[in-house]
Amino acid sequence: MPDVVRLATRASPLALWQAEHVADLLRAAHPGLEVTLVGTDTLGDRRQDVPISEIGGKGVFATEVQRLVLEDRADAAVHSAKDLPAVTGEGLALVAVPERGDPRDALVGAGLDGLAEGATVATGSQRRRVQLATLRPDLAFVELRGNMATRVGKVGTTAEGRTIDAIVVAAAALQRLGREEAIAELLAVDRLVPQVGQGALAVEVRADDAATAALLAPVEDPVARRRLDAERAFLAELGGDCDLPAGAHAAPPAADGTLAVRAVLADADEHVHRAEASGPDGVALGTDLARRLRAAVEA
Ligand SMILES: NCc1[nH]cc(CCC(=O)O)c1CC(=O)O
Repeated sequence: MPDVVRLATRASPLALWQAEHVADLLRAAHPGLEVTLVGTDTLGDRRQDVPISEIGGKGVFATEVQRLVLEDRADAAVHSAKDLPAVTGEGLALVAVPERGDPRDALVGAGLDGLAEGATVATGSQRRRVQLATLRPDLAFVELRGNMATRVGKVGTTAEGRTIDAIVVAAAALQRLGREEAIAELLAVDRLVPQVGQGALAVEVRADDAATAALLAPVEDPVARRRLDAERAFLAELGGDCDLPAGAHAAPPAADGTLAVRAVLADADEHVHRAEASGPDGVALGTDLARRLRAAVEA
């Protein structure tokens, strides 16, 4: 067994919290193990001025962290699961999904009932925008980028000539950063279907590194893994990454093991199509939901 594990992470405060969390889980599982962090400012972090879609999509957050592992400058990469493409890249293995955090989206600034007619909400996510528009067709939307602190700080400021009344971000991010008090409303997963993997972490190692994979085994939460696999099957079948106006969420399994998965996909006119399914095989459910929603969107 190795006596040191180097964890690769982005350098944002949220990413560092997540990497420290995995480091703590590893140290708890293996007393005496030395765990260090290797940080990188990814292109996605450096270019906060342009929409993510223009710099290569959500994958930009993950690629540079993965490279540290592939080049043996780190042993494992810690990611927000939702920043990963649906299919794990060549040379890497997704070996641990820790216990999941809150998958929900959160409004900061005002809750849905507190937003006046025609109020402005900032979000960089098409998934959030199209679903919020079905709940509140009167809202106006503006773009939102930047790390968590920057985003939360945009409430009350002006963008595109409008005052931002609220922003939408992942609840898990605010909770991890100790900013839970900023949450005005948590949006239930059936009203605003979360992004695939939201609130979950994912740890990758080199595909041939069985020793580090074995060290990470106790960090894995089988329930979180099962839910993530179902959601990722949806995204894999759609053939997209996090930029699609799509979301999928697998609820914690029922006592008999049945998994319930719900998903959304918007068409070119931003009409939101919804579907849900339940059964024993999460991957089959996710795949089936993607096929059904793609058929609905193309009809
Ligand atoms: N889009 C970037 C991103 N990637 C992961 C999180 C939050 C943490 C998580 O989902 O685990 C965020 C911020 C957000 O969506 O508001």
